[in-house]
Amino acid sequence: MMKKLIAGNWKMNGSLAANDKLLKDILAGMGQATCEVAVGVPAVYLAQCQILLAGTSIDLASQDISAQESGAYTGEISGAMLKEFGVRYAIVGHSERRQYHGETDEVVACKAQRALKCGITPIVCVGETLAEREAGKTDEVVKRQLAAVIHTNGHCISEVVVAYEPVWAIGTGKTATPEMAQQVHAVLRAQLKAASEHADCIKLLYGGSMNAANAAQLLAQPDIDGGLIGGAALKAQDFLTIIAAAA
Ligand SMILES: O=C(CO)COP(=O)(O)O
Repeated sequence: MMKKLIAGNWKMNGSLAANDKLLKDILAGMGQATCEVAVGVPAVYLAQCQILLAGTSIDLASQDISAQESGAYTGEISGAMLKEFGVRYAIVGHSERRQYHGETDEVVACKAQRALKCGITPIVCVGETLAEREAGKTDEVVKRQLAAVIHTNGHCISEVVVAYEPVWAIGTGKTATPEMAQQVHAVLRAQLKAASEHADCIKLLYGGSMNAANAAQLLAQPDIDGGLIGGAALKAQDFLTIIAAAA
């Protein structure tokens, strides 16, 4: 059976002192985790976290990656640069980037492609807004978002991780029920199956108010292969409880 992946997304949180404490507390409490674990840290802290995580079983993730290779793109960070800091995963297409930075499905697909070219596994986020869910458009929206990534990446699609993050569940305390999440994950799995014979090996994460109390039920669903965790990833004990639930 494929190992689950529990990935924290710290978003724009942390400080040198807070990161140091958080990672040391997680490492001290983790023991031999039987799932894969990663933390997505702000870019300025990659160097710090690379040192703290060296030789441990926690992988480093970036929260974004440039779609460009190099050059005159002020403020952007390339895949090659991320690689130098030991980044294994890059979160791409998070709804906050789509919403606040105007990232389109095509841009997200190009970022995923750039990550793969650099040997970084993209964690591609998809998810519907509340209005889209209420309009009965959930499947249509997530399929459109994923289709762009499949179209651009061809057979390499088997190397991505997909995260279903309903926008209305992010940071709101409103989690999708395990059944609701599973339903969308099954739709995504079917779409991936049509594109790749390796679809059963593609990790599908759930994200959106996953926490210590609800993780076990969500992670028990057949098509939920892990979690992308925001708020609860900032508290060592909560994150450790989620990691234990994924064992
Ligand atoms: O956006 C998320 C992870 O990428 C989820 O955030 P919360 O866990 O804080 O809802």
